[in-house]
Order: sequence, then structure tokens, then C-alpha cells
Amino acid sequence: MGKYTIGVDYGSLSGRAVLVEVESGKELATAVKEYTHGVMDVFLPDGQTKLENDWALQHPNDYLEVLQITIPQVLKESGVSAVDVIGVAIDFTACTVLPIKDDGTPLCMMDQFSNHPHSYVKLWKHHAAQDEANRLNEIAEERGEDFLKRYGGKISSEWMIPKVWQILNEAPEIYEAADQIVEATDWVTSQLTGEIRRSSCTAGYKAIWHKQDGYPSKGFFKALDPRLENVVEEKLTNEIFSIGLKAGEITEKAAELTGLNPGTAVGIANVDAHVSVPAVGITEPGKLLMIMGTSTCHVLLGEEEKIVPGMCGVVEDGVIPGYMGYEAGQSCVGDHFEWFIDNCVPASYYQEAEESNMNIHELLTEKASRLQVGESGLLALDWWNGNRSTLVDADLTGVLIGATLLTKTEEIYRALIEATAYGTRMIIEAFRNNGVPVNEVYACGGIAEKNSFMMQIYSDVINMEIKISESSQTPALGSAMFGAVAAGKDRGGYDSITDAAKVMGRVKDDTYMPINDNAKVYEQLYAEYEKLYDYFGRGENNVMKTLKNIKKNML
Ligand SMILES: Nc1ncnc2c1ncn2[C@@H]1O[C@H](COP(=O)(O)OP(=O)(O)O)[C@@H](O)[C@H]1O
Ligand SMILES: O=C(CO)[C@@H](O)[C@@H](O)COP(=O)(O)O
Repeated sequence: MGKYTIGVDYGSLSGRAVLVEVESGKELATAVKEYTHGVMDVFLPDGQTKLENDWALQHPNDYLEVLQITIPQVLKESGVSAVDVIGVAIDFTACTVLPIKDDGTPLCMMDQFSNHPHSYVKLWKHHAAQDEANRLNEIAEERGEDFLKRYGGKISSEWMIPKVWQILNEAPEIYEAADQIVEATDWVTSQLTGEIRRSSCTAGYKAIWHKQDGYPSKGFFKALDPRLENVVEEKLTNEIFSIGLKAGEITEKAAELTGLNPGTAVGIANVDAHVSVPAVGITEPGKLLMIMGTSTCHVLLGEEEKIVPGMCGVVEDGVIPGYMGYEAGQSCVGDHFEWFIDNCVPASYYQEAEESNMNIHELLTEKASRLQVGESGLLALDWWNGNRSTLVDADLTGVLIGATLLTKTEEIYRALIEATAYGTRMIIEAFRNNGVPVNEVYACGGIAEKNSFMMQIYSDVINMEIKISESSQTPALGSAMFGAVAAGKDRGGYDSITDAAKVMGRVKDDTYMPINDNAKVYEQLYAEYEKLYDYFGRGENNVMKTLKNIKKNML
């Protein structure tokens, strides 16, 4: 009798489940549920409580709806009986966090807090804790805190401690009422197993936890704010579980919600980027995976703990047990194009797209692909949502240089694509220059799947071959693999993620190869990008911050 495993991937806008055959890695069914509340960046669900700039919230009930709708759907669609599903695991955007009570109830789902913005889930791209991040970085630097090096020299405002501190600063009553502040991935997993077991992946990359040294010292937290001295014991926990372990089993309550059998193994939770690595078959150093969607994450394995300025983090066992897992990222990739189509594309283009039976991305891509490299005379910086790597500064903003009265919409679209490719090259070079080899490049995610023109540009800009994941649901497949590992070989699964990757992880046969002529022109354009990057990003011209301050004072 065949055995099956389910992975659920929680993205920025929706959650997707995939049901996979364990012995072949074949995906039998997929189901997607858009979040009912989407991303709340203007109002709370009451439609009245206004959110400030740089906020991005979500509703935890949307995550439970994903389980309730997609898991029964994949069971039904595949015709697989729940009895034959041996494991399940989830992955999530991160750092996406929420305050909860000890029994798991999110504060925003309690009447007294439902109108309080700080009681909701803070999505990874909630950037309103930048002040806290800046102060944290200053204090850590003054104290010579060793951990800073492991996070590329700076802790991002997207990560756990700045977000926790923002709650404390702006809503001490919420901080006080929270028994724990937890990553959404760990919370949803606890809704399946009945117990919170925090993952080494989220703790390591997002909450400054280290396998040997644990969290930063009490002295450091006290130096941030005396009220934070015991934040680990009071809101986090010292008990961290390695990815690849079993988090528990499906409870009776979770069985009712999902249609799975009580007792089904549940894997320790993962992050969407990191979980994708084994799903493309990577289990060794030197192979960088780009997970390209709303944002892009770059994940890479290494043998040793090297210090790479501006990376997001290096965590032992953070991706594949036995290796150092490196992460870097760009906070704005698909979102870059989304902003553009929402704000800068004339109605005539939409009309043409409709007439040609294309979506607007496809039309713009098609038009952009008819241009020669360098023909538009444009160059952009990809900082519309700040810069995660290598500058770690959410206060940086976008730039477009070279526009004239003749500049066309598709030229700007292309310049935005190229900007994200230059940003990726900057990251690859940062790894290489600091002793972490990048010998091969892989890609997965919505964009790697949907936009082959963009992937060709990336190949030309980085001047390397790019291999593409075979699965269109790579993170969900990765989670399904961790579900099979949680079940273990005795129950029909695998004993390690490396064993699972050998069978279940794959890339497509077709790859992208750099086109020499294009690569040569991109070399010149990249040299100009580098100059702009340093000029605006490293303090020589702080105009972006000045403008943000003026804007803040006007609000
Ligand atoms: N053909 C396309 N070319 C470039 N970007 C696209 C295209 N289609 C969608 N996008 C962008 O991709 C992003 C969604 O990526 P996806 O991987 O599906 O989601 P997520 O990152 O939330 O997991 C959106 O920001 C959207 O603007
Ligand atoms: O930062 C991470 C992972 O570390 C991502 O979860 C975050 O960028 C969101 O990813 P998506 O672009 O929504 O796939």
C-alpha cells in the first residue's frame, strides 16, 4: 500500500497544501486558499482602526482556514485515504509573529484586544520596528556582542526581537497580556499537535538563537530595556527543537479540523525559503537556491561558520542537519512588479493585455523582451521595500535613473527586473568574497515558474547557469518531505531529510544558460549599479532617510 505525506506552505497572500507519494515524490494533488483578510496594511478587520506607515498584519484565523479547506481538498482530489497519510509539516513566511496566551489563543482573537493592532500577527514585511532595530544594532555594537557577526553585522527590523520590543514600547498592555510571542509557523504547528515546540530554523534565523550559545545574554536584553531582561523566559523559551524532528501527532481536535487521522506524525515547523532546499535536491554546500516570489530569499549550505557582511544569518543545522545554513534576501521582488502594475501602467496596456488574452505581467514581459540589453538607458535600485541584504536597512527606498520623455512603460518594467537581478549578484559576490563558495545556482517559487524572460536576465547578470525546481509548489513539497521524515522509516517515511531529498527532490531538465553578448553589457550596467548602491546605501547620500523623516513629520 502506498504511503503519502502532506506539506502546507504559508505564503504572504495564501496557503497551499500538496499531497505527495512518499516513495516517488510524485505530487498527486494541490489546493490553495487565499487568506480571508489578506495583508492588513491600512485598517484592522473592524475597517476603522487605521494602521500606521510600514505596518503589515495578518489574521491567525486565516491560517486555520487554510488547514480546514486545503487538507480535505487534497485528500478528496487525490482519492488518498487519511489512513495512508503518514506525516504532515508546514512552512511559513518569517519572521511572522503573534502574541498568544499559554493555551494557544491569539490575543487578537480575544474580545478585549480585537481592536488593538499590536495583538495581531506581524507579517515578515511589517517594517515599523525599524527604530527598535536601529537601537538594538547600536547597543549590540557598543557592547561588542558576538552574535552580530552571525547576522551579517545587523539585525533586521523584520526579525523577532525588534518586533517584540516594538510591542513592549507601543503597547505594554499587550506585551504584559501575552504569555508567549511566537512565530506563526510554530503556532500553526501547535494547533496540529496541541503543544508549542519552537523550531531551530525560526529561532536561529529570526530570534538570535545559537545552537551552542543560546539567546543573547540577559545583560544584553537589559541594556536594550530593563523590562526585556527576562524576555526569553517570559515570552520566548529556551527549549528549541531541531528541524527534522517530530513536533508531535495530530490531536483529535486537529483531526476534526483537517480530516487527517489522530496520531499522524507532524514535523517541526520550517520557514518557506529554507524548506525548499531539499525539495530541489540540494543537500551539500556550494549550491545557492533563490526562492523567488513576493520577495527573494537566497539559501546556501556551507561547511564552516563564515562571517558575511549583510547576510541575514548563518545557523548550524538551520537548513540541513550537519551543515551551516546561510540566508540572505531581497525584501522586494514580485512586490516590485506588483507595485508597478498597480500604479504606473496606463489603461491602454491593460486593454491590450485583455485583447491578447495575457495578464499584465505577461504583456509587459513580452514587450520588455523585445528590447536589447541597455537600450532603455535606465538603471534602478531595487529598494522599494528597503534593502534586506547586504545593507540591512528597511529605510532605504527606490531609485530610477535615466528616464526621459521617451521612456516607455515596458522599459521601466525591465529596469525593475534588472535591478532585482543586480541585487542578487551583489549577494552572491558577498558570499564568495567572504569564503562561502557559490558554484551552482537554483531557483524556485512563483517567479522562477512564471517568468522565463526574467530568469534569463538573472542568468545573464550573474553569468551562471540557473537550474529550476521541477515542482511548482517547492516549499510545500519540502514540508511534505519533512512530514515523511517526522514519520520515520518505520512508518513508511524516511530517517533523514537527506534520504528524502535523494528520492523526492528534483529540478527540471531545461536550465537557463548565460548569453555571452548580454552578459558583457550587463557587466557594465552592474558596475554602475554598484556605484549607486554604495552612494545611496552606505551613508554618502542619506536623501532617502531625510525624505522619510520629512514625510513622517508631515503625517
Ligand atoms: N509573470 C510574472 N512576472 C513577474 N512577477 C510576477 C509574475 N506573476 C506574478 N508576479 C509577482 O509574483 C509575486 C507572487 O509570487 P508567488 O511566488 O506566487 O507568491 P509568494 O511569494 O507569496 O509565495 C507577486 O508579487 C506578483 O506581483
Ligand atoms: O524572509 C523569509 C524567509 O526567511 C520569507 O519568508 C519572506 O521573505 C517572505 O517570503 P515570500 O516572498 O512571501 O515567499
